[in-house]
Amino acid sequence: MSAIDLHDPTSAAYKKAKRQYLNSTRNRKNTVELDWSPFRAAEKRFKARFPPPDLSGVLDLALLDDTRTPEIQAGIWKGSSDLDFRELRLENSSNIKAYTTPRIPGLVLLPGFLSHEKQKELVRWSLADHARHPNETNLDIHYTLPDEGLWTACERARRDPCEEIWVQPRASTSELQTAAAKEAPGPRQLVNNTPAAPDNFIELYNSPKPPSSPSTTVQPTLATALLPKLRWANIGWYYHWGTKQYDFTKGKGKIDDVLADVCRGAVNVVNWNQVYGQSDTSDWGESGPEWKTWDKDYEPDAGIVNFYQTKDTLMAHVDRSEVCATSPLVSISLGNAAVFLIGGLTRDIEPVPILLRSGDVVIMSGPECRRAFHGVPRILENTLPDHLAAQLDEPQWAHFAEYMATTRININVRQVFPKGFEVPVKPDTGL
Ligand SMILES: O=C(O)CCC(=O)C(=O)O
Ligand SMILES: [Fe+2]
Repeated sequence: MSAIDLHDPTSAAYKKAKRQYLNSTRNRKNTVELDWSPFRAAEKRFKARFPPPDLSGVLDLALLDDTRTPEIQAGIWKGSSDLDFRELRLENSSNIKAYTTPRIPGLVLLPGFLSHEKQKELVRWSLADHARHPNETNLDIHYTLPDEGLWTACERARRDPCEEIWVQPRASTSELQTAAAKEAPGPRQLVNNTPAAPDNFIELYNSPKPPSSPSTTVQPTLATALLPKLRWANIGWYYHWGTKQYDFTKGKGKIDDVLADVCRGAVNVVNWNQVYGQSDTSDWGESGPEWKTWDKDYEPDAGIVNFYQTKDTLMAHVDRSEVCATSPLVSISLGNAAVFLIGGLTRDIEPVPILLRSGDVVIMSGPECRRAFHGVPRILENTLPDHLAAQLDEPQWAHFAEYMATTRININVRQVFPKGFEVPVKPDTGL
């Protein structure tokens, strides 16, 4: 059944899905919905498989760009450009456009910021170069991944099925036989954490961050069966998922130069005075904003690569583990499109839905936006643009194209420390 059928109320697929939907919701009490916060209600709306969500209230800035018409027409999902947004004037760039939306001060949208070639480069980097040792992925918690990286192992198996390998669970055989499962691999868990700040840094640094226990129920698994379960790979400073804090004792992973350049390029293309104008900046705290030096102060040092399959979602959350709250977060979308929701400081604020397509960059800056609840309730199936699909003249791309057909990659890049902040060598002895 294709997604197209589900948009046609006369099709057999639509009628069948409707029957299933009515059966499954027959006993649901209407009062359940009354308890949902506006953010939760929006998540539910966009998550729904039936009826397919209405995207007419979703901001889709690609509609303003004629060069993206084929990309939009190839997929069945389309938002609207008839919503509240403002274009920023950019000084040094001819074909890049930047937009803000008045509802979320500090949010800057750069649709189509990345060229087709750059998108491919970052897809290759995410899968082949980055999602492997020494960078942590969700799968490392439970499996001993091959040294060459899961992607390379799968690529060999794809060329020659005899080369397929089994990936072994990390828990020892005796543990596997005796213990019960504590944790399943995969989606990110919601944990309430203390917002990081320069004055509680020592406390956070010293708080215990026990390693996650490997699952004792996972079985040896074929590398190619494990690949769709890849959910995230860490960038830069190591993030500890159990406490939702960075584990500075592990040192700092390297930030890829190409990625850092893309992020700096996105931050520097924006005229920040225009974003904030004469607005009140008292909420920024001591460290910002310093308009004149903003571009020099921005230095990405951490992040995450998110890998979403079409049924995956990311629940409403706030990224507040970074000591530096004023430095912007730069978010890059690749592959299938998604509905991104961004609201305010609580879930009670109605979020703005934005359609993010491959090559779009989002900058979350300033106290209101940087600490705003946001999430991804929907990956829009069958929206892989043609330039990321298989190319006759580029056989090396075929494996990437196959994986990307059902995938969205988001590279979410942050700055943990404000410029000039000294990371103490032995924080437990005091500063
Ligand atoms: O996938 C996205 O667009 C957002 C990801 C995100 O919010 C995060 O990684 O914290
Ligand atoms: Fe986030």
